[in-house]
Amino acid sequence: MGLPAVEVVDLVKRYGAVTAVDGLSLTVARGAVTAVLGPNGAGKTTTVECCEGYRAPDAGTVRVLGLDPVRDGHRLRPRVGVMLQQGGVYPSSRGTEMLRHVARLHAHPLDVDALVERLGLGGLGRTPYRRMSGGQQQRLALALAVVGRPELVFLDEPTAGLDPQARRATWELVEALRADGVAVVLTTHHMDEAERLADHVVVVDHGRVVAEGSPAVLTTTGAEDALRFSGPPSLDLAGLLLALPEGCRASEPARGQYLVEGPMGPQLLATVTAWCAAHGVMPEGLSVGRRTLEDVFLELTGRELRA
Ligand SMILES: Nc1ncnc2c1ncn2[C@@H]1O[C@H](COP(=O)(O)OP(=O)(O)OP(=O)(O)O)[C@@H](O)[C@H]1O
Repeated sequence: MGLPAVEVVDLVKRYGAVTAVDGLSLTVARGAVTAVLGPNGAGKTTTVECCEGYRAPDAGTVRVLGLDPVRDGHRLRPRVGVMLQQGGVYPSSRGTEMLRHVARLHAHPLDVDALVERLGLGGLGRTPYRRMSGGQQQRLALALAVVGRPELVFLDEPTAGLDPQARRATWELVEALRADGVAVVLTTHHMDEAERLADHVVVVDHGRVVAEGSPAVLTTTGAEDALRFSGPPSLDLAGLLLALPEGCRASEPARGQYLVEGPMGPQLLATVTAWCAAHGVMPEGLSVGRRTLEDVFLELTGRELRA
C-alpha cells in the first residue's frame, strides 16, 4: 500500500469567528476513490483547499504525497490535479487549444485527443472559455485537472449541473484514473455518485468526520433492511413501535421522513401500513430495501445532503 496519498490529522481552520474545520482527520489511499460527503457548510471545500495548499491550517497537519502542500507547493503542482468548483480557468482560454498547451507542459501527459473524445469536448478548439456552456466549462476544467497524468486529483463537485450523459462520461473517467493507480478525492452532494464511485466515503459535518468506510460497510453497519416513507411530521413513533415486533427501530431522521428498521418481510410491511391506516396517515413514497448512504447521512446529521 505504501504511503497514503493524503494524510490529514486534527486539522483546524477558522475564518474569524467561524470554525470551518474542527479537528478533522482523514486518509486518502493511492489508487482509490475517496468521496467526501457533507451538507452545505460542513467544511469539505476548506479541507480540500488545505490539501491543495491554498490555505494554511490553524492547527493540525496535512501531508500530500508525503509533502507539506503549503511549503512544498511547487514540488506538488506537477503531481497533483485540481478541479475547482468555479472553474479556475482563465476566461479567455480557448477550448481544447488550452488543453493541448497544458499537456505540453507535462512530461507524460494523457492523450489529448482521447480525452477530448471521452469528455465530448470535440468542436471546442478555439471557443473561449467564457462562451462555453456551464457543462462544457466543467468538463474542460476536469480535462485540465487530469491531462498531466497526476498521481492525485481533487475534484470538487465534478458532476454538479451536468446532464446524465456528461455525468456518466465523468464517472467513466474517474474509474479509468483509479485503474491507472491515481488517487481521486471528490466532494459531492450526490449519494448515488458516492455509492457508485467511491472505495472510501468520509462523511463530514460541522467540520468533523462523523462516519467513514466503504459504501457497503456504511450502509450495512448497525442496521437491517429499512422501510421508508414520508408523512406528517412528529408521528407517534413510540406507538408505532408497540405495534412492531420486538427489536425493530423506528425513527424520524428528518422532519416528516420515517425510517423503520428490522427483519423486513410482508408482515412488517403490513403492520406499518395498518398502523398508518389506523392513524389516518398516507405513507407517501413508501419503499423497502437496503439502507442507502442517504439514510445513513440523514441519521448521522439529521439533514438532507443535497443543497
Ligand atoms: N472565505 C471564507 N470566509 C469566511 N467564512 C468562510 C469562508 N469559506 C467558507 N467559510 C465558512 O466556513 C464553513 C465551511 O465552509 P466550506 O465551504 O468549507 O463547506 P462545504 O462543506 O464545502 O460547503 P458546500 O457544500 O456549500 O461547498 C461555512 O460556515 C462557510 O460559511
